[in-house]
Amino acid sequence: MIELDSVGVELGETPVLEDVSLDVPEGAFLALVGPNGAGKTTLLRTCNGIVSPTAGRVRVDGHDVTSSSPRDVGRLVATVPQTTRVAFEFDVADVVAMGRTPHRGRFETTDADDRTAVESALERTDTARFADRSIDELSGGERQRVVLARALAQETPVLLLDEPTASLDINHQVRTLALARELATAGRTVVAAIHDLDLAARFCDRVALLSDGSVLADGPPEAVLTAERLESAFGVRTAVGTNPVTGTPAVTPLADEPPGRHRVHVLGRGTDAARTIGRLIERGVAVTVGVVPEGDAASVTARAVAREVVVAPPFEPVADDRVAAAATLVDRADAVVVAGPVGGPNERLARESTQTFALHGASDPPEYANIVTDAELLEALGDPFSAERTRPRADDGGARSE
Ligand SMILES: Nc1ncnc2c1ncn2[C@@H]1O[C@H](COP(=O)(O)OP(=O)(O)OP(=O)(O)O)[C@@H](O)[C@H]1O
Repeated sequence: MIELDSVGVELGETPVLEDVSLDVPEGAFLALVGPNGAGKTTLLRTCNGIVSPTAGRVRVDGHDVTSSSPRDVGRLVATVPQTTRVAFEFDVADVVAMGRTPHRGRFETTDADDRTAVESALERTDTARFADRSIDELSGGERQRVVLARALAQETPVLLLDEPTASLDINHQVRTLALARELATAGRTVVAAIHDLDLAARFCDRVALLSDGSVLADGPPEAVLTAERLESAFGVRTAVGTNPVTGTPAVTPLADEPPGRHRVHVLGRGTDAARTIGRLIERGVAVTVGVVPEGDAASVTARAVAREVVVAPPFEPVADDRVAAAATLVDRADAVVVAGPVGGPNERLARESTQTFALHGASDPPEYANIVTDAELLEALGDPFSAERTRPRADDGGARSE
């Protein structure tokens, strides 16, 4: 297990980690996520004793790594660094065998345990077929797997991985993280710095979000990877949904909203409306939505990507305040697009709007809507920077440049 207690690190007088406390027990697979420069690599280097903390304490299986010998740390912690260049031309099998060094006395030769550990590590990382080749001849991704094999051969209770999937193809990304997960399940402690948030959420049982050298959040992936936290750490808006296959969080970073952007209000519900919202977002339109029933496909999509959404409980009359909130959004929009079934107050709002469109391909568009392609819609809305907008809008209080 790893215990970090109020750890602070300064590198060249620059504070890089500040008051970091983390407990990673046996059998846990923790992902370290966060923007470039957040301190993930430094945190891993603190766990393996390469970097000494200027404050606090780091213990691995109860040992203070800062005061332990490199050989003792080598029996406790194996690391796969971000850069996997090996200084000399070695055969792959020799590189992997280097992982056994902390287990051997200075003048001891390899024994059966060493050979078994090396063979197993080569197998598990799908590198056995390179065993006799020089490490220099391998591709970046192949070399990365060899360095993982070296760490596995080390047979330590703790495994630290710095961007273990960075240069791997999708097959080996999944295999590597599944292997790390398997090792954790078998009782090892695994910590990996990972940029791919979806993979982190899929394979790790815990995520620690680092920002500016501090832990912003630490917990199960679905609790940590929220749009608010991600925006605060990475400075980018994201849509956080659920991966339909794995059921784990799926994060989509969204482009910055340019000033003067078109704004469209979507009325309707169901998958038709959800798809329309997606199409408009793809076109760079700022979308508002509602009234949509809670739990409907359109409300789920809208919550993930729309600028504002008005929801109401399903199967009951829509309350007046909900209708009024949606009417305000319609007023602020350049146009209304209807998609999917539109009835009750939504139909009233759609009919009252001076510009009501349906996108080409929508099923059963109402007769009062102009059917247009995505491109025709944008053309109809006109130049967003022009004073001659197609439709006067109520003041939206936003930072629009008109
Ligand atoms: N030797 C050093 N001297 C001074 N500052 C350093 C040193 N090494 C790293 N830093 C700084 O410490 C901060 C954290 O770096 P670190 O490599 O830990 O970040 P990271 O989260 O792993 O980033 P990335 O995602 O880009 O790999 C950065 O601002 C970096 O510039």
